[in-house]
Amino acid sequence: MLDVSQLRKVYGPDPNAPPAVADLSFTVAEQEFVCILGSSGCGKSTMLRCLSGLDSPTAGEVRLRDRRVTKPPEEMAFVFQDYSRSLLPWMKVRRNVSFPLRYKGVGNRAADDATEEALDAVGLAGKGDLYPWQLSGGMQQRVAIARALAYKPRVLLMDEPFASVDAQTRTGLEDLLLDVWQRYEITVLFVTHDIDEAIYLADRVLVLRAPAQIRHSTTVPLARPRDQLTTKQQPEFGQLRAELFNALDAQPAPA
Ligand SMILES: Nc1ncnc2c1ncn2[C@@H]1O[C@H](COP(=O)(O)OP(=O)(O)OP(=O)(O)O)[C@@H](O)[C@H]1O
Repeated sequence: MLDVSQLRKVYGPDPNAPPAVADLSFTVAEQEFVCILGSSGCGKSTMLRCLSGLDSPTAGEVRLRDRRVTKPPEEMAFVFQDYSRSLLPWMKVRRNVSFPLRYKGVGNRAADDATEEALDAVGLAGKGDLYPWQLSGGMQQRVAIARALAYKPRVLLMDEPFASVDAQTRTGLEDLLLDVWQRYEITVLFVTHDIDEAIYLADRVLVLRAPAQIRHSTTVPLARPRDQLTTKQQPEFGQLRAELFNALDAQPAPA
């Protein structure tokens, strides 16, 4: 459903400058959960911005359901790491979740229903009248996820969405995400620095090297539903951790 072909991104006016993304190709299937691992600065965020249509590639193309992506597609939503910058502090939680729906042209009644359903899905039913700053960091990130879900995307792009929350909140958000991914039947592309998180969530893990190119790809054979304790105790989990650690460790540090 998502086809990335020979994607290349060079920042600035000089096309011969070192690329942030170079000749990157991969595909993501309908309802697949793909995690992307890669060292800092290897071009993961640049890649996501090109995939989302927020930035344009220097060469190559991205196709979503066989249509070339040239601007943010309506069926795509994003969740970024820094919820404090993605939520609007002067809007109550309910408005924060619903305002993209108004832009999409969804009627008031349908937008209200979608907002309440999404808040409920992330365990924030009844919190709609609070402001983001009245919530904990993990709850704010759940508001950002609710906003993406209310939008009813076919594809969800996530850029280190749980990096700024504590470990316990993080595992809760991982399980929440797996639950809504299955319930809403969406396709997820999830960037993380955390090997265990990638294995726990994904159907497939891609390891990038700088400039963003696929260094390693592995399918995760672990059964679903996954469980934070038993899944991580399986021998296959440990084997995958070693395999991915080696794939990441073998990379030269970015210049
Ligand atoms: N707007 C920009 N203008 C110029 N160069 C940029 C810009 N954004 C990113 N870069 C450069 O592109 C390269 C890739 O950056 P990018 O943020 O995509 O990496 P990343 O893998 O997401 O990093 P991290 O894991 O640290 O968030 C880096 O060398 C970075 O300095």
